[in-house]
Amino acid sequence: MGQRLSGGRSCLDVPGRFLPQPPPPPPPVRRKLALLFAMLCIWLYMFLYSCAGSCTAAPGLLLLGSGSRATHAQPALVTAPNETSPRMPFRAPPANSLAAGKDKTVGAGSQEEQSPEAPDSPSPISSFFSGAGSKQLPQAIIIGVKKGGTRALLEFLRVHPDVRAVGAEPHFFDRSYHKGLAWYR
Ligand SMILES: Nc1ncnc2c1ncn2[C@@H]1O[C@H](COP(=O)(O)OS(=O)(=O)O)[C@@H](OP(=O)(O)O)[C@H]1O
Repeated sequence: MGQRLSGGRSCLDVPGRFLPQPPPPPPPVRRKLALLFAMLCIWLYMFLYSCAGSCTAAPGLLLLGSGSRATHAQPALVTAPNETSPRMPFRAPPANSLAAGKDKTVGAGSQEEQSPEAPDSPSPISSFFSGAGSKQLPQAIIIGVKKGGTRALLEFLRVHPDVRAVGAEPHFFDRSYHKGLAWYR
């Protein structure tokens, strides 16, 4: 049967050299370059996407010169007791309570009264949200005992791109309450 098929030539039987040849497979180097380019595009897209989200949400972070992880540098600033930095001049206490501020706290400011007392120093939250119109009260507050794992909870929450957390524990309710909400913002 094979002989019959091969022996008889039909009108569709065209020699292989006249048929259009499929394009040769790309060499491995070109394939690798294409893969690299695709990965670069994906990486760039993800980077720009995450940067756009964090930068538009917290303009203050831009002033700090970094992205959403700028808060990690703040504990170093605040742990020095006599730090005279104009940004974070308050004393950093040992941790036992944390306040986590979320961005886009549009209605937060109207929920609590603002203290008539003028702030004697920039509050940690104000320093963190240094953008115009961003002096807002936090939407969430972490309260915990010493060694209760509050720092770990804060760091876990901070990973979320929509969460803006203070870098240091402000200790507003137990140590700086007398300074008023104007300091706290
Ligand atoms: N998920 C989980 N499970 C068990 N233990 C945990 C967890 N997260 C934090 N930790 C431990 O909590 C201790 C730190 O707590 P704090 O962040 O509250 O410390 S601090 O008071 O603010 O300094 C600290 O304990 P020590 O290492 O003994 O200091 C952490 O190891």
